[in-house]
Amino acid sequence: MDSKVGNQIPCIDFTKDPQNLEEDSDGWKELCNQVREACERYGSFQVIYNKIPSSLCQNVFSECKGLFDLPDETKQKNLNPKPYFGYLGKSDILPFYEGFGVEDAPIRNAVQNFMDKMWPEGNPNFCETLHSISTKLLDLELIVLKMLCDIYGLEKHHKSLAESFENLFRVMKYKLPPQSDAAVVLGTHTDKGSLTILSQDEVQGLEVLSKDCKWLQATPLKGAFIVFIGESLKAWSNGRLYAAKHRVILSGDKERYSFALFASPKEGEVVEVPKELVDKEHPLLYKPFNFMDFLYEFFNTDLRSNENPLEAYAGV
Ligand SMILES: O=C(O)CCC(=O)C(=O)O
Ligand SMILES: [Fe+2]
Repeated sequence: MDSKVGNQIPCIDFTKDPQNLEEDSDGWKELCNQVREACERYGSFQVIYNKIPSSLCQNVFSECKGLFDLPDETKQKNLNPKPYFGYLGKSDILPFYEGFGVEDAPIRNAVQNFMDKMWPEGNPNFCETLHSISTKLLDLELIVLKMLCDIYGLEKHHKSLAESFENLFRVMKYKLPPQSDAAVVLGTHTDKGSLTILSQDEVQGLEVLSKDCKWLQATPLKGAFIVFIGESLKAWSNGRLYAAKHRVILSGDKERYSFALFASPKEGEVVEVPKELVDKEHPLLYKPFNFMDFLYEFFNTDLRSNENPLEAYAGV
């Protein structure tokens, strides 16, 4: 079944029947099939999911807006040597983008430390909201990961795979470029980590490139989150999963906000294809590689301009 409609990325409804999220129910198997098709063909999908209330997402957007108004020297306290993990703003490469990163945000202390740097006088509402959304996004991430493991008969890998990830919360703001009908405010890229779970406000702009090179829309839907497969999970799946290129274009008169939980292999973790996913029909496509080394190589060398950085870096 193809759940893609027109020029939209596929949309999968996790809320039709609460039993569908019970593993081994018929509904679970049907959802697994839909997730498989979406992730193998499009590398992304929208998921309707009601265990994260829209009111919480609204609170995240309103609590986070204050971050962007902080003085520059405060924002700089969120710098991080790991590329794209910390504050990024006023960059020549991304002039209309600003974003903050909170590593390990599902752990309360990590959010507290971030808050102490941004608001030394305290901001308990922010702390509570950010911790709450991060744990709930993590729950959704783990459901999707469980489905992907089940699909390939790798149920027993779910726990260790999940434990090999770290979870980075990011909140992003896209400013309107001056005098422009439509401008790319975040350039075409693939996510380099494992799984991304993203929430966008009501401003349209996220586009996903299909395998036949058409730009599909990810139109904001109430109660929906966007899932992206990253390059590292593509490698883990021995190329079965697809890491889709995507970008953000702004065309109206409103700035845009989004936030996401980015799961990626922890520092020191090696991405390796499980032996169950290699056979005569599926020869090994990727050598084991250290994720952080790949990330630094990507951002610090001309690997960045390679059309297929994963293949160039780790291809057999
Ligand atoms: O803001 C968005 O909608 C997309 C963000 C994104 O693709 C990223 O940060 O990797
Ligand atoms: Fe992305």
